[in-house]
Amino acid sequence: MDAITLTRPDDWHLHLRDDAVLDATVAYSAAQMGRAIIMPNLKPPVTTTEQAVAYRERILAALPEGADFDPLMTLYLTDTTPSEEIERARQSGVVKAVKLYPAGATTNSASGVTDLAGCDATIAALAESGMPLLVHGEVTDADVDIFDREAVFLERVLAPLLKRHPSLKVVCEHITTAQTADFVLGAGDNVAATVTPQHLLLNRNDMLVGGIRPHYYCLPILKRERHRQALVNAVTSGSTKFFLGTDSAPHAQGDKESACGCAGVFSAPAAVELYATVFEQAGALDKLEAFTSHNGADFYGLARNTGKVTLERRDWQLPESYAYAGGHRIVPMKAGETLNWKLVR
Ligand SMILES: NC(=O)N[C@@H](CC(=O)O)C(=O)O
Ligand SMILES: [Zn+2]
Ligand SMILES: [Zn+2]
Repeated sequence: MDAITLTRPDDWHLHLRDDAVLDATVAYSAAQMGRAIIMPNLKPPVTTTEQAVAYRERILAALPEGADFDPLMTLYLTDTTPSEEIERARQSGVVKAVKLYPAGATTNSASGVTDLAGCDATIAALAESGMPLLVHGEVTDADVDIFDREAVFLERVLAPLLKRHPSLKVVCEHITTAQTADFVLGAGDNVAATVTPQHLLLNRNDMLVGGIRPHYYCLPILKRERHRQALVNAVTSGSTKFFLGTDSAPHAQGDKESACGCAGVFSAPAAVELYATVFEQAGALDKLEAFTSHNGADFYGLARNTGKVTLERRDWQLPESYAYAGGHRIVPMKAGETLNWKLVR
């Protein structure tokens, strides 16, 4: 097969940031994706519908001429998000989901939730609204090892949450373990997951053997090979519960290549190509389109895109980095490496 035509994909988990980084990165996603769920972990976070509407306007203003890209907005849940905010969000037509960051779990999560049980009224309103809760599923307890934080979250937080709110729609974001893949497969139709290119292509050896590679450092952290294989099995299984969510998360090169480097992998420039590589390696290119372009829209209750994109079998090299304002640079996933598929419109 030398070309694959796909329904235009969507990215169900994307960080665009703001200001110069937004200006520098939004075009890469707009070139590949019809829509994207935009993460609200700005400084300060997007906690109200009003802020989400304003952020969406900034994204639209940063798009290149002629781009056809619909940013779907999210609210950042805090300990004090009132349940009325959920109804405002739904009525806006612009906010499509609410995001749970356990406080301290990841980049810009300091204002996140400290005790989910305290949010029960707001979560009940969310379940009622039909909008999904998007979950960064890691506990933050100091005594839980970083490699176990996702698995422990399932037991301590997610399973009890779904017991209290059995109809709540939940997307387990950027899943990294066999345990979470199994949990999602075994749960009701209201529970789904996004999977990133890095967690499908890389294991923790790729990050740590022969030198530390800060551009592979993200949260949840890369796991051992058996978990990577479980994720590949899940996305190629034909289950409709798994869909594309890059978690593309740009940080300035200097903030990654640092004594205390930031978490996040910038995969937007080659997102669909990276996923195509995964599915081809697994002998499952026939399952790619449902993952990139059908399952997410169906789960969110949105129409699938009508446009098409084509992947051509063609070697091309990713740049070492991309320049943006003020002499800063952003290093993409697989910088300088050759990919075998290229997305053309
Ligand atoms: N995934 C990451 O490692 N980083 C994300 C935050 C997140 O999605 O957890 C970021 O905003 O940089
Ligand atoms: Zn996260
Ligand atoms: Zn993310």
